[in-house]
Amino acid sequence: MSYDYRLVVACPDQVGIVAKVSAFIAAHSGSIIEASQHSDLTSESFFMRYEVRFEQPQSQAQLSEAFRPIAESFEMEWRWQDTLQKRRVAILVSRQSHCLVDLLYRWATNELNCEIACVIANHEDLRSLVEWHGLEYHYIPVTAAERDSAFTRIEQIIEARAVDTIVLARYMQILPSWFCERYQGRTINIHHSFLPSFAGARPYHQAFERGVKLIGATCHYVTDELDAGPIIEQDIQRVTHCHTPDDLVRLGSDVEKSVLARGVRWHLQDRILIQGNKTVVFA
Ligand SMILES: Nc1nc2c(c(=O)[nH]1)N[C@@H](CN(C=O)c1ccc(C(=O)N[C@@H](CCC(=O)O)C(=O)O)cc1)CN2
Repeated sequence: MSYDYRLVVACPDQVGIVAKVSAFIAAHSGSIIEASQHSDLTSESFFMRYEVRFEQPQSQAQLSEAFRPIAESFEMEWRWQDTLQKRRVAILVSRQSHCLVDLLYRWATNELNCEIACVIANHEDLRSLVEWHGLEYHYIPVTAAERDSAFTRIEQIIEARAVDTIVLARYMQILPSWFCERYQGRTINIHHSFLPSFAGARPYHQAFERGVKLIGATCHYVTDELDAGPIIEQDIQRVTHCHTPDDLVRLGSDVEKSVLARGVRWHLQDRILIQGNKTVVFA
């Protein structure tokens, strides 16, 4: 039972949605304390995110059952989410530590309102850092020949720890298609380029060879197609002819950290709605 819920809605656009939803909330003694909505005129789709405080504690099941007739009448994809229920996050890493360290700091200082269920890595390099934070560290090496068995082990850990969100913090292994499908819309990656430029491995070296004047980072949901999933957040950093590849790596790491942190925070707050291979972000 909770007083505070988020309502997230996506449906075909039509007259009367806001009126019906707000009347439902008022009839259940709720106050809308944050309201976001978007009508996509091209696809004729409607997106909504309300934060609601009820005068009496509600159960998610009862609230959902009462709302279901309205949802069905508008062909909604929808969810009432208990605002106080923390998401359970697994972070996947390889050898690069900067994004992991940044996420752990933001978690430890309560900026990221979640539980970190565990860290899963394909190298042992970051074990001491993770265990210093009192967190579980699972070393699961991945080879091309045994990729499926390695990710089956990862899946077992994720299910055993009731993980609902997976964050790839510079995890340098390609996830098998069955894994992407199973955790679609719940697996977030930080790619160290301004996609769609320089997808794949070693983007900073690709950027150096191309002589770009801007580098960047992209936070996106993971799909089977490499670095092509729905983009959540991006940012850039100006560079010049004076910068070496190592300079680009250094300058880019600051952008990666901030872009990933915003993407993860918005996901944890149910601020992201996926529309095909794009997102609507109520930041
Ligand atoms: N199915 C997906 N898997 C991953 C995605 C994705 O979008 N879909 N994003 C990548 C992240 N990534 C760049 O951001 C990336 C990681 C790894 C590789 C790669 O070629 N890896 C090699 C092994 C490299 C090594 O062992 O050091 C491989 O997996 O064979 C390219 C891009 C995360 N995974």
